Amino acid sequence: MTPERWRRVAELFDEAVRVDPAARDAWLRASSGGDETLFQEVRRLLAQDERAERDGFLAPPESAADTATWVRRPAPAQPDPAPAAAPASSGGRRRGFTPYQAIQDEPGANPSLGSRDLARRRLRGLTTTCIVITVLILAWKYAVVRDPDPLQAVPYVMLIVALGTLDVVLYGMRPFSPAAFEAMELGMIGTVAVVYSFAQYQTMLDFSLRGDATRAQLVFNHRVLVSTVLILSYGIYAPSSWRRAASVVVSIALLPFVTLLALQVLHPEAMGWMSRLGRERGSTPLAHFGFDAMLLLILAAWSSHGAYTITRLRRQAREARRLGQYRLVRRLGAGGMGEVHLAEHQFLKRPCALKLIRPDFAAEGKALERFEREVRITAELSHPNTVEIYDYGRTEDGEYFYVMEYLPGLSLEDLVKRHGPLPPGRAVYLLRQVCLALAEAHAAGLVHRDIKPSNIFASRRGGADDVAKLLDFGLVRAVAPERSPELSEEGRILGTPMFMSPEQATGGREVDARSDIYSLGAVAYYLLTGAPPFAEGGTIRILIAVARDPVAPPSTRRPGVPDDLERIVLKCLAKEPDDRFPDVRDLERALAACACAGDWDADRAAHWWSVQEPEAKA
Ligand SMILES: Nc1ncnc2c1ncn2[C@@H]1O[C@H](COP(=O)(O)OP(=O)(O)OP(=O)(O)O)[C@@H](O)[C@H]1O
Repeated sequence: MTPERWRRVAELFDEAVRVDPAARDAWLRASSGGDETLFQEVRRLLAQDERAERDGFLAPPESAADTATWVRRPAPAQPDPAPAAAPASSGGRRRGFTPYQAIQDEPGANPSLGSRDLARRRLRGLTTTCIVITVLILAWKYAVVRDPDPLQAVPYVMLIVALGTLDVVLYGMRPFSPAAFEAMELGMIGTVAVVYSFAQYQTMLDFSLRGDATRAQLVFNHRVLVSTVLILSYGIYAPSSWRRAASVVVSIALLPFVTLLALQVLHPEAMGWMSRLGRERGSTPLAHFGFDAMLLLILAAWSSHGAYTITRLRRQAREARRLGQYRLVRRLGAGGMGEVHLAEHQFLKRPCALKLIRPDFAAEGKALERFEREVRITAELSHPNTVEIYDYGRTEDGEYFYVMEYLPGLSLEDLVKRHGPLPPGRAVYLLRQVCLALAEAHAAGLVHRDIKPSNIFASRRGGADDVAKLLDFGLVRAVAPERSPELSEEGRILGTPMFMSPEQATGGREVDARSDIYSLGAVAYYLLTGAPPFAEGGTIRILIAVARDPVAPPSTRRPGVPDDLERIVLKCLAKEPDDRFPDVRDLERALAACACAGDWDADRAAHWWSVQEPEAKA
């Protein structure tokens, strides 16, 4: 799509969200001026927008600076959370629109270390247990009790076939995402529950109609026992948070009673034996069956706690394990591609940061390619302001990892979030160092393409503080790549919209080193004002604004930004690459010439860290 056409689509989208949905199509068709493909394209985007909103895909509340790590949140009813550092005006925006968003599971909810195989094994365990129970029930019915009605076997046989098929699928080599495992697990439990309840309903009704209350009651007691086994098996085999485990096992516990209630309501004449039984024993049916229900609910609580404990212990065990020569000490954080751990080399004992690619990500060829490129290219660069790579490897479980220098300190995103916008002199001090790191990459013909505050660290290195370190070369490309590279084949947006250059946002032009200069200008803007130049709305809105809207001068967002620095930032943020600094070294020189450039130095940095962040400094 040409930039002009892209802009037209974006403009129409922008306007269409304001039009009454009932009249939207007619309005859109008229505004498309008879261009059917334009009309269809904008309709498609609107539908995605609405779907994303309905499904609850929102930007993370705490992260103004990093839209690459959007998460799925379960409560779309809440007001749209304004990013911590975003301007107050963001309150009225629509929910996040994420047509091309890299959506990841919420960190923590997603078992990420070596967990694919574990989840597979445990789900297989649960399936096999259900098959064994069902086969035993069948065998008992027809071999021991000699149940005469062969039709009653049908649901059980179908269940065995379905569970067996799932088992075969799980034995296969195909990789599944955590969401797929979750769906398979819930589907399996749901099917088992439906079949058992159906069988309970049929058999109890059959015996009740024949007036055989003793056997009807026996069927109920057996169902309670089967629920007991299922509840315990779930607790042992299904890796879960306690909330999810509780919702599943409580449902299993209540199912025999819900079925009983259904029988009572639908066939009161056949189920008269229940009240008779109560009367004979001097109690009510509720008292009679309530005790069983209470025991099952206690078991369900116990099993939920068990599921949670097993999952927690396994996670701790995994985190304490060794990866080759490295011992994982603690988790530092998680990004779009995987987790980063503080680790220690077995012999050198030096601390390092170990980045582990998420197992479900490793299943995607493109992601692995990105990971390998990140390692290779970063390792080739040797500037002191670029993070140093120590090692690269693959675990026995097939997980990829690389090891880099550990950076005590804070990312620029965290720095601004915790302490607010930086004084201009300090921003210049950090930005100049990033310019030098970028100069080396650009000279090697590489464009970083993902410059953002979370990818730059203010760190303590070699006894000095506020040493800027540039990380995450995962999106780096040689200058003058193919056009429109920003959307991957899987439809993910590559890069971070709030810090993307207009040419990256529209994908309409070749991206060169001046694209990084734009992103660095956006980082400067963020450091000085506490918010990126464009932060309102979802992804498409931001991309539209980046491509089209003029940038509000930083001093209008936060008074006190010096004129000379403001001019530099606005020049970096020019829509046309030709209007920006031609080279990152020119930018560095311009920053060095700012009046505030001498306001910050190593001594002031050391003092600041000792007072404000003594722990991070340590
Ligand atoms: N070398 C390092 N030293 C110390 N902490 C690090 C290091 N590298 C990353 N981290 C921390 O680990 C966390 C995850 O980093 P990662 O690079 O995966 O995330 P990201 O850059 O936010 O995400 P993405 O890769 O999607 O852009 C971040 O909070 C970051 O601060």
